[in-house]
Amino acid sequence: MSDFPHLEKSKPKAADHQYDDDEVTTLVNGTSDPSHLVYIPGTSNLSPDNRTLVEGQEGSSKSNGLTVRQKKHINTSVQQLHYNENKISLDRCINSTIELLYALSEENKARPVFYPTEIDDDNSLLLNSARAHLALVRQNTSKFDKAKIKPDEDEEPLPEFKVLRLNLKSGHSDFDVVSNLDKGSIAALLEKKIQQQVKYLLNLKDRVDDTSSKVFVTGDLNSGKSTFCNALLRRKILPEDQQPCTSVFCEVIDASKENNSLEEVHAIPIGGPDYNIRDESTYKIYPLKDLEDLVYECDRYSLLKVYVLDHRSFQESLLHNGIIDIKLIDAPGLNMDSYQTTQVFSRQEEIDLIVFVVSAENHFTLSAKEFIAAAASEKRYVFIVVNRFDNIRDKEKCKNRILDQIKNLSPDTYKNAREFVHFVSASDIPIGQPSDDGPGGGDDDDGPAEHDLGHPDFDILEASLRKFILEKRSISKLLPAKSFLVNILRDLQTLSNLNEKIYQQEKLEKLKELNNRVNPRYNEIVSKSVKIQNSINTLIENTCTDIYNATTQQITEVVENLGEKPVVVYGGLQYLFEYAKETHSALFDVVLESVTKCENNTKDITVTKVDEIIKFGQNTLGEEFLNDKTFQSSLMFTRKKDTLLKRLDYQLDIMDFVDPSLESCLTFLGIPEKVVAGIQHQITYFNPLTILTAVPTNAIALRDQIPSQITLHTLYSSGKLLTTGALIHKVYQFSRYVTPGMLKKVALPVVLGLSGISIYYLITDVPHAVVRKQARRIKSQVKKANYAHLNAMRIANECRTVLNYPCRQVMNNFQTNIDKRIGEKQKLETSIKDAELSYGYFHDLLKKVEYQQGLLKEIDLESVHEVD
Ligand SMILES: Nc1nc2c(ncn2[C@@H]2O[C@H](COP(=O)(O)OP(=O)(O)OP(=O)(O)O)[C@@H](O)[C@H]2O)c(=O)[nH]1
Repeated sequence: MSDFPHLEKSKPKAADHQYDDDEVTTLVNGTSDPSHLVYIPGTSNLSPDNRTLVEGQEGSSKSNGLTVRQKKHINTSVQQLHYNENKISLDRCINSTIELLYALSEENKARPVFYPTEIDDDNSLLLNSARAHLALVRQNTSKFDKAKIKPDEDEEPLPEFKVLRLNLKSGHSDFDVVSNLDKGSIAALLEKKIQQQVKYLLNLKDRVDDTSSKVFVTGDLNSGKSTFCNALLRRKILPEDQQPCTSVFCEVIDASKENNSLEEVHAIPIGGPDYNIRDESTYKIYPLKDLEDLVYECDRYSLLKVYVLDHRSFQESLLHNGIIDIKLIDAPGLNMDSYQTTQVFSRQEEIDLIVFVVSAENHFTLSAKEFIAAAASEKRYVFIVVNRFDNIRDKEKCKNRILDQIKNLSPDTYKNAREFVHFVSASDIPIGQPSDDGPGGGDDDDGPAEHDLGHPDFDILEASLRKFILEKRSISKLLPAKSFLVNILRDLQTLSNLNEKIYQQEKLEKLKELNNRVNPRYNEIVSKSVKIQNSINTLIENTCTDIYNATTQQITEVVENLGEKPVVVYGGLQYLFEYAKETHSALFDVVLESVTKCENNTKDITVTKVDEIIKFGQNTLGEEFLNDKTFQSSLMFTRKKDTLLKRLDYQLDIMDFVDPSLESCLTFLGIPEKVVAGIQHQITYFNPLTILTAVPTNAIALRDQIPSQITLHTLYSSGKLLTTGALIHKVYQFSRYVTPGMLKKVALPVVLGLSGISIYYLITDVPHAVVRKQARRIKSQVKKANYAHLNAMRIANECRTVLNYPCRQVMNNFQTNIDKRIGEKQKLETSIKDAELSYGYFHDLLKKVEYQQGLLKEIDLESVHEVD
């Protein structure tokens, strides 16, 4: 586009100044040398552009080898091309931006986007401000995160959000709601905002794509509105009459666009349903020729849709211009009846321009003045066409008078009179004839050009009209779209920049946290847990082993010593049976007591060990250790425990009462117990079996044993042996005095005496015999039943079972702690992954946004491209 000759940005101030200082002279001079005006976007002004369209020459003049008409065609084409290019670029940019917003929305759902909010250190809250990045961290992150970004004094302030601005303040007060909003809530607000912007962009797209535009032609009665419309169409479509004739609004539409190229009139009845071209019940169809009559039917029809074909080129045709579907509305002349309706009609949104036709002969009527003043106050664009100028003899005087009137009615229009006020003679424009069946009246592409050469005023008017509509659409439709895109892309750029930085930083911080804090803590607790588990297991096993050994030893000892003393008081022979039973039971009790004693010992030990185990947990986990259970040792060994003894059979027989033995015999004979015990030891020592087993099995063992055998004890025992030998020798000497006769005499009394003594001995020994016998039986049964081992096992097992509880408690605490660390670790790992993904996403988004910004920058809606 830069090849085009010039882009004239007008100088409105200079132009304004010109009119202000010497309005009349300038205008009069201006009309003698008509120049083109350039509409200045954004200012609603048009300024002189003497090098454009007609060069201030007659329409047939040539410049640079081009006729004015050729230049006009080229300029029109250039403008349309430019407009179309811009429109397509904007359309694409809107589509791309919508895609970016959809993607942002998805991202925001997956991982909440950081949105900057700023909270001042005090109470004042500044949202979306330049220091937003700092606030972002303060607001959206944890204390840990907050510490990581510090305000950088030298940093460029961030641009404020324009489109993606979130209203985070509460409606009725300055109460700080941001501090109450978490990341999720802000993300939800942002999501809502994104959706709103997508909707707005879709509307913008519709507006950019919308090509419909209406030019509303109104004016005084009989001022030549219909003639003017026909002149624009170069066809006699609308009826013209010296008498006021148009009483119904006529909308002239390009039939090729909307009515399958059928030229006809759709008359919309008053009070009928809304017009729908596809629903014939909403209108009545008439041929074009009937328009002559239909325009009078103001009682029947509210609007006549007049579909016509225009076969001229798009540079020539107004209806069929290649970009915008312009519709011409011919309104009834203004009078008391039609004024209100016309006012309402002219305010329709699609009406881009009002053309007010005033008769040069009559100037402005009261209704006209009122209408123009109202339009001016509403800042609607009004072209004033002073028609029937051919009838004016003193044209300058007429112009001055009319411009004077306009100056009072609408100063803005007066200031831009070159563009907005045109003095023409519509009836001078050569036109074809109305036709029912096709393009009868229209000239072909080159036709009108030849006839049209002598009407520069009308050419200027047409060019201004077309250009104004095109530029106005650029201003009203494309410019807002561009501005919006610029803003939203800048916001997206800000957001991407910010998020890219935040997530990159967050990833690094979290990685650091994972490696420096969380992972070591996790590894430490796992290794501690293993160590503690081993320690507790060892403690339990050692304790149980000790208990087993102690219990076995104690029960064995008790059983071994069983029967050494009477356990029940002997009440005499008459209670012998009861004595035997009670002894049996008492002996059992002795054994049981030893078991109970062992159990009690075990309870005490268990209490200590439970405390030790709990301390393992407390010492390692500290406050994190939860001990919600209290150990009660009284609950140990409460189950039915010792059924073993009861299973040992007990059958009393007569032999249980007789148990003669040397020891008891000696005791019976009155030898003190200590001596008996010594004798018993001697007997046991010289027991042949004992001696035999004591003899070393081989000579070497014997030799080795000799020194150790010769002890004081041996010497002492040898002495006693000699004493016993002497005793036997005495008995042998004594036996020499015993003769058979003597034996016969003493035999019977001796036998009787000995028997009596024996019986007496046996009877007195009964209580001891019972104890000894039963003790022996119980011992043998207990040994056979492995009683000590089984009880020791039972007690140790119960201790193990009990100690396993605190062990489990400690290990559960460790597991909870490990789980907590795992959770922390996983959360951090997920955050790192998310931060990585978010960083990638925003990095990518930033690139895409910047690419779109580049494209958008190339869309130039401000410049006017024309052939010089
Ligand atoms: N001399 C001359 N006569 C014109 C011109 N324009 C229109 N007329 C005549 O003025 C008369 C009225 O023209 P119309 O176009 O019907 O006027 P109108 O404003 O549409 O009339 P209503 O809509 O009925 O108010 C017709 O006889 C036209 O021939 C012009 O520029 N010069």
